[in-house]
Amino acid sequence: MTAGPATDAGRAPAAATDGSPGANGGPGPARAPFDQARAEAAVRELLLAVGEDPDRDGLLQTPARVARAYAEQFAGLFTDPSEVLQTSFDENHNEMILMRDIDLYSTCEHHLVPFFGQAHVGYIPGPDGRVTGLSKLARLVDGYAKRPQVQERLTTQIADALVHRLRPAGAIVVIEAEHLCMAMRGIRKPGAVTTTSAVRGIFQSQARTRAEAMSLITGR
Ligand SMILES: Nc1nc2c(ncn2[C@@H]2O[C@H](COP(=O)(O)OP(=O)(O)OP(=O)(O)O)[C@@H](O)[C@H]2O)c(=O)[nH]1
Ligand SMILES: [Zn+2]
Repeated sequence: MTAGPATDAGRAPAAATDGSPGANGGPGPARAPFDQARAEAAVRELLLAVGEDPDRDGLLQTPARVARAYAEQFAGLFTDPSEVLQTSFDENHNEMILMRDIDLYSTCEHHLVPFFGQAHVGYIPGPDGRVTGLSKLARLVDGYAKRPQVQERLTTQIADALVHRLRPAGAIVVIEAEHLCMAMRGIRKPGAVTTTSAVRGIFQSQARTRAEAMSLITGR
């Protein structure tokens, strides 16, 4: 097992009291755990605010359902997703490892509607040749996606977690996503795909290595 510093690449776990960065990067106090009753009351209030009748048959269970859904969608607020990378193996592998097309569902923090798409995550192990379990790359993406997010920060947090935990020679994260806040409302541009990337280490310093990763990601 390899254990990097207990950094959450942008956010401390809920119970942190050490003055480390708070929710999603900003400084802040330790936060309370998910409050189901409060979330239910808020959803009921929201239904009233939009002119609905929360006491009609079809909506009776809605506040409880939405609260449970939010607990799931925002479960990553109460964990340090980078901890999954503590599972690592001494494979003495020094070539690129890239996982492509990891399905991604997250929640836009501006409108609280989904954005979704694919994440591509790669790294080149450091001199110690340690690699992590393949599923852990997908778990890492999931953990950070389960927070109110913007795509840029999600991308950065995944890359920084790889750097902190694995000490790789390089890391690359590319996310392609569609934002429902741009499709179902507002500017209404369904199908518009936003691509964000974060490159660290050798992927930043060597254009050829970065190009190789990008060609694997795009399949060209
Ligand atoms: N950079 C970035 N912007 C995002 C992301 N998700 C949503 N947004 C944008 O956040 C912006 C919020 O803009 P505001 O003007 O405050 O909100 P709004 O009036 O609802 O804006 P419109 O969506 O243009 O109607 C919008 O331009 C969204 O497209 C993201 O992941 N990254
Ligand atoms: Zn949005």
